[in-house]
Amino acid sequence: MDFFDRLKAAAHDDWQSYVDHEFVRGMGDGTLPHEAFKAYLVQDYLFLIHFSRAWALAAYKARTLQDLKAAQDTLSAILNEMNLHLRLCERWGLSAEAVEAEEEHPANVAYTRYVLDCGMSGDLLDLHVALSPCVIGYAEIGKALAPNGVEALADHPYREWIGEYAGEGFQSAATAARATLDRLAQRGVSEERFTELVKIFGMASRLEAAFWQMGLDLGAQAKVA
Ligand SMILES: Cc1ncc(C[n+]2csc(CCO)c2C)c(N)n1
Repeated sequence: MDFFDRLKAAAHDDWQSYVDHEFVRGMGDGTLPHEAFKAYLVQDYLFLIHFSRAWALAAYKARTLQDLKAAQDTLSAILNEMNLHLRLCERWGLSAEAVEAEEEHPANVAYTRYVLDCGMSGDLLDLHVALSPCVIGYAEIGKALAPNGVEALADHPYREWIGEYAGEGFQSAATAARATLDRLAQRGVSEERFTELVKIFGMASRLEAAFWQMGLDLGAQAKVA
């Protein structure tokens, strides 16, 4: 059991509310309303900008070259992910200009600023724990939604999204994030400290779940409008 598995086991319900959210299940079986996916994509682009800042903060807080490099690698992975998002947005009829002109939803602000605050008020382990549901959860979701490989998804409406997160790049980013958590935790985690970290992990997982919910809610509003 690595450190991530210990966090996940201790915050099991919060984790499940995120990785098994109705939005995720809808993506998996293709029933997710397109409007919800589009609203999610727009907000996710804005999310990635502020999430990149949190990884830049992880670089700032690093005290070893290895931790610094881990932050740098993820920062460049996010910059690649942003290209994917703009490409996906365009395919769904959303121009880069339209996406960039959009305002952050409060659920989006809550999540990214919470993670940034964990890093600013805490140490590097607090920050990496707050960052971990994002990286590791999406890899887990991607894999779960493509149980028979990406080719088997054929003309699935969310094939591109699933394929990206099920792909090698994100799977190895998740493996690296787990290794970073283990490395930092080896420096010493008392029981009291573990309890604090579980709180951060649970909150970040719930904020991920709220992000999916935001997508569903915005999608439902767009349908009515
Ligand atoms: C709300 C939300 N949560 C997680 C991700 C996934 N993600 C964001 S940054 C990153 C790490 C390096 O690429 C990963 C996997 C997302 N896109 N949107």
